[in-house]
Amino acid sequence: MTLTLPPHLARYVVAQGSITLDGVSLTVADLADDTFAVSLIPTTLELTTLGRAQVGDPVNVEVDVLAKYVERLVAHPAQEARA
Ligand SMILES: Cc1nc2c(=O)[nH]c(=O)nc-2n(C[C@H](O)[C@H](O)[C@H](O)CO)c1C
Repeated sequence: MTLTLPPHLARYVVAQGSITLDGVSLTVADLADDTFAVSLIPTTLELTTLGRAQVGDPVNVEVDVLAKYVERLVAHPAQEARA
């Protein structure tokens, strides 16, 4: 399944990283400039709404929280703890 990658989320998505679509935890199988792909196994197709998704349907995308932790750590390097 190939989806459009929202530009504001692009920096959080990496090949073989984690992504959640409509609440389903998945692995990014392929990544291009403005698209990404996931491979859906039969169990996922059977047990989740992704098995009934049609071309053009909107999908809720949640990026890996680890990517956001890294972004925050880089933006705010170690500081002394304040009481
Ligand atoms: C990490 C992960 N990656 C994938 C994937 O890339 N493709 C896929 O079809 N299923 C994956 N799964 C398992 C799904 O999260 C799981 O099948 C559904 O949540 C249903 O339980 C998981 C857990």
